[in-house]
Amino acid sequence: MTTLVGLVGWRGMVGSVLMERMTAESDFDLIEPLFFSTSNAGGAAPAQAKNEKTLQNAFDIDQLKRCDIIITAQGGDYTTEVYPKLRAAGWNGHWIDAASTLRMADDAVIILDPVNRPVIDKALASGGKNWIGGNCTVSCMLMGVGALYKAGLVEWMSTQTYQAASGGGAQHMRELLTQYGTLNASVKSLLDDPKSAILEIDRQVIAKQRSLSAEETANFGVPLGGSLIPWIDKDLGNGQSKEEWKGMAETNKILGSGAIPVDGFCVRVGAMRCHSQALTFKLKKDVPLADIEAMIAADNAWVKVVPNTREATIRDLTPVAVTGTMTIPVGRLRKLAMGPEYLGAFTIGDQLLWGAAEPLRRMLRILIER
Ligand SMILES: NC(=O)C1=CN([C@@H]2O[C@H](COP(=O)(O)OP(=O)(O)OC[C@H]3O[C@@H](n4cnc5c(N)ncnc54)[C@H](OP(=O)(O)O)[C@@H]3O)[C@@H](O)[C@H]2O)C=CC1
Ligand SMILES: N[C@@H](CC(=O)OP(=O)(O)O)C(=O)O
Repeated sequence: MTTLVGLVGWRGMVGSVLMERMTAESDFDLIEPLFFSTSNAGGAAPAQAKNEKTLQNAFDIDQLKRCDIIITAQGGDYTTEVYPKLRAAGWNGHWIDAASTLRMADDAVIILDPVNRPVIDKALASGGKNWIGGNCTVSCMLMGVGALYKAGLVEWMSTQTYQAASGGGAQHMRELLTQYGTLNASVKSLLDDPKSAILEIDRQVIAKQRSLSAEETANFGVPLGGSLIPWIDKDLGNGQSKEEWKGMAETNKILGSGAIPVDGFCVRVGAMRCHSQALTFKLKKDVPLADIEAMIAADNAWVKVVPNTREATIRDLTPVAVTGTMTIPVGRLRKLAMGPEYLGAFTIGDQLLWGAAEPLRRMLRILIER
C-alpha cells in the first residue's frame, strides 16, 4: 500500500523549495500526497497531487490522522497548536517538521542524515516518530565540517556567522532589496556623475539609512541594506542570542555527542539566502592540514574543499556562487597563529536547501525506503 504523506506549509518559502526538491528527486513517485492548507481548504491541490486533488484543512485532526507521515514547513505556531492535539487523538505516525518547536524534546531527533544517520537509525529502531530539521546555520556548518566532529578531533569551536535575510522569512528578503533600492535611488544622480565626490554620496546614504521609515524597517527593525545586525533571534538575557545558543545545543544533539563547546556571534548581513560562517577550531591534536582537507572532502557527496587561494576563494566561496546549489564549500582552511591545533575555516550553505528543506525530504525517503 502506498504511504499517505500529509504536506503542510508546501506553498511557503521553505515549502516551495521542499516541493521543488521532492519533484526533482521523484519523491512523489513513491508516495500518495495529501495536501493541507491553513487558509484555503477545499481549494485545488498543486500539480503533484495524485488521487487526493483537494486541499484539506490543516487544523482538521481527523484528516491529519489519516496520514502515515506528516511533513510540515508551516512554522512553529502551527506545530504548537496542532501537534499535541494530533498525538492526544492517538495518531502514531511520523512527524517531520522544519520548525524549531520540538527540536530539543527528548523524543525528537534533529535530522541531518549525512551527518547523523546512526543517531537516526538508533531512534528508528527504538520506535522514534518525531524528526525535526535543525537550525539552518548549524545544519550547513555540520554538512561542511562534520568530518572533524565524527573523527573526534574537536575540542571546541567558535563560530562567527554571516546570515542571510531569508532566515527571517520572505518579507525580510523583500525588505532588504527594497532598502538597497531606496539607498541607490537617493544618490542616483551623484552615482551617474563620475566626478561626484564619494564622501558626499556616503553622507547622503547614511542620512537616508538613518531616516528610513518604520514601514521600511518593519521586519528587521533597523536598516540592513548597507549595514549589518549582530543579533539574531531572541535575547536569552545572559548576553547570548538564541541563535548563538542553538550552535552548541543543536550541534551536540545532532551528533549525539557530549557537550563539545561551540560558541560565537551570529550576525545578519545583506545576503539573500546563503548563510556563511568563519570557524575557529581548537583540535585535540595537531593534524596535518592535508589530512584535514582530505577528511573533509571525503565526508559526503556535497562538501567541496576550496583551495585556500584568493582566486578560488572569491570564485567558489561566496553566497552568489552557492545559492540554489546543494554544494557546501569549505575553504580558507589554514592553521592559525595561536598554534598547530588551531584551525581556521570558512563555509557556506544555501539555508533553504541544506538549512531547511533537504533534511526533511531525505528523512521522508529514509522512512519510506526502509
Ligand atoms: N525561513 C527560513 O529560513 C526557515 C524556516 N524554517 C521554518 O519553516 C517555517 C516556514 O517558513 P517560511 O517558508 O519562510 O514561511 P512562509 O511565510 O513563506 O510560509 C508559511 C505559510 O504561510 C502561508 N502563506 C500566507 N501567505 C502566503 C504567500 N503569499 N505565499 C506563500 N505562503 C503564504 C502558507 O500557508 P497556507 O498555504 O496554509 O496559507 C505558508 O505555508 C518557519 O516558521 C520555520 O519554522 C526553518 C528553517 C529555515
Ligand atoms: N534563525 C534562522 C532561521 C530559522 O528559521 O532558524 P530556526 O529554524 O532555528 O528557527 C535565521 O534567522 O537565520
